Amino acid sequence: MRQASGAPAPGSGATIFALSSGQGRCGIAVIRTSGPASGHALRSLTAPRDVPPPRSACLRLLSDPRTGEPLDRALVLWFPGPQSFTGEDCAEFHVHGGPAVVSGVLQALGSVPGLRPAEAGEFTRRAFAHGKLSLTEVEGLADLIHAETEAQRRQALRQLDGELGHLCRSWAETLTKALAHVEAYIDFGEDDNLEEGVLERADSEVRELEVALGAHLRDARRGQRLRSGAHVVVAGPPNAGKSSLVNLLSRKPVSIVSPEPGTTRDVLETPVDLAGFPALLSDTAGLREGVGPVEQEGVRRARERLEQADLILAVLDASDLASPYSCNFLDTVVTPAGAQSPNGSSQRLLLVLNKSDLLLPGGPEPSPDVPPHLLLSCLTGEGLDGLLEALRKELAEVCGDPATGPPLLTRARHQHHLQSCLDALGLYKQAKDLALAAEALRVARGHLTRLTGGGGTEEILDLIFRDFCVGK
Ligand SMILES: Nc1nc2c(ncn2[C@@H]2O[C@H](COP(=O)(O)OP(=O)(O)OP(=O)(O)O)[C@@H](O)[C@H]2O)c(=O)[nH]1
Ligand SMILES: [K+]
Ligand SMILES: [Mg+2]
Repeated sequence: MRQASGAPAPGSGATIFALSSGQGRCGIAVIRTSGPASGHALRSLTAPRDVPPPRSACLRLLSDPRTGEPLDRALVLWFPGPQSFTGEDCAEFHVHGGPAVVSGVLQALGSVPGLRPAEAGEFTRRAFAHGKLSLTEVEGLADLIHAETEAQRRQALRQLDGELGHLCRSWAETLTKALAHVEAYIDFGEDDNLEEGVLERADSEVRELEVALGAHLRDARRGQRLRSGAHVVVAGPPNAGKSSLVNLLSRKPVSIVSPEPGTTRDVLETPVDLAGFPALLSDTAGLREGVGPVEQEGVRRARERLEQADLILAVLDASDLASPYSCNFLDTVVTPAGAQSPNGSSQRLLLVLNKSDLLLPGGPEPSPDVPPHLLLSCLTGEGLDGLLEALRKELAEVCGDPATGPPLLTRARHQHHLQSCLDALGLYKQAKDLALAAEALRVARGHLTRLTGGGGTEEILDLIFRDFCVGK
C-alpha cells in the first residue's frame, strides 16, 4: 500500500481539463479531464450520449453542447476512479491534432458546468494526493518528461517505478522495529519476561542502517550528475586538435578550428549526449607558458576548469609526442591524474592520441612509454567508436549506471533527508537515556517518511509540481 500524502490537492472537487499532448499541429492530440464531472463532460460532448465501457477506446462524434455544432470524430476513453491515473473519474478525447479542433474541444469542455482548465502539474498532484504516486515517483515522472538521454530516461523510469521509495520505506520499517525494541525496554525493562538483548538488537539494526545510508550518500553526487550532466573537460597542448574533438563529439561547429596554435582562449561549454549520458563538454585553451596576457588568461581558466572536471579528455598530437609542450602536459596533467590523492580518490582521465592519420601505416607504436591511451583521427573519424565506448564506461562510473546500479539520489532534497536521518542516528548513539534515544529514532524515521512524501509541506509540493507542464 502506498502512503497517501497528508496534503489535499488544492482545489480538489473541481473537474479539470487540459491538452495533455504537445502544443502545435500534430496527428492526434489528447485532451483529458479529471474529477467528478468527467462522466457528465463525456456525455455532454459525445453522441451517442452514453459513457463507453471503462478503459476501452470508442469512436464518437464530438459536438459543442451549446450549439450542437460538430467538432470532430474522435476516440474517447472512460477511466472511472479509482482505477485511473489521478484516482478520480477521468476521460480522454483523442482528437485530430489541428489547432481549430483542439481549441473547439477545449472551449466546449470549458462550457460544461463544474469544469475548469487545469494548472501546471495538477493531474499529477491529484494522483499524489490520492496516493497513486509517492513524491519520489512524482519526481521520477518529472525527470522522465524532461529526459534527454538514454541514461536519464532509464534512471527516471526506475524512480517512477518506485525503487527509491521502496528502499526508503524498508529503511523506515527497520527504524520502526528498532523503536519498538527501545520502547519495549522502556515499558518492561525490569520485567523478566522481556527477551534478552532487545537493546543490542536495536543498536545493531541502527548500525546496519547507518552503513546503508552512508553508501547511498557517497553515491549522491553521481545521481545528481546524471540529472544535470557530468563535467567533461577537453585539455591538451596547443594544436593537439581539442576543438576538432569537441566539434566531432557534439556534431556541430561549436569551436573555431585553425592551424594556428592558441586559437581557443575562452572556455567554451556545450551540452552533449555522450554515449547515452548527459555531459557538459568544455573546450579549453592549449596549455603553454610564456605567451601574451590574453592567452595566459585562457590558460589560467583552462587549469581552473580542469580542477572541477568529473572527467578529463586529454588530447595529444600523436605525431608530436616528443615536443616540449606534449611532454610538459604529460608530466603536469596526465601523470598526476593517475596518482591517488590523499583521500583515496583519483581524477578520471582518458588520454587520446589524435591525428593518427599522420602516423605511417604499419609503423611503430607512436610512443611505448605514453600511459594507456586511445588512437583517434578527428580528420577521418577513425577510432571514434572506440573512444565513445571508453567514454560510456567512464561516464557510467561518474554518473552511476542506471541499468545496473542501486537507485540513485537524484536531488538535493533526497540527500538532505538522508543526511538528516543519519545525523539523528548519531544522536541516538549518544543519547543519555532511553527516552532521548527513542526520540532520535522517531526523528530519523520522520526524515525517511518525508523523502517519499508522507507529511510533505505545501512549499515542497509547490516546488516539485512547478516543474510540470499543464496537462500532466
Ligand atoms: N591530420 C590531422 N589534422 C588534424 C586532426 N585533428 C585536428 N587537426 C588539425 O590540427 C589543427 C589544430 O586543430 P584544433 O582543433 O584547432 O586544435 P586545438 O587543440 O583546439 O588548438 P588550440 O585551440 O589552438 O589550442 C587544425 O589545422 C586541424 O585541422 C587530425 O585528426 N588529423
Ligand atoms: K589551433
Ligand atoms: Mg582549440
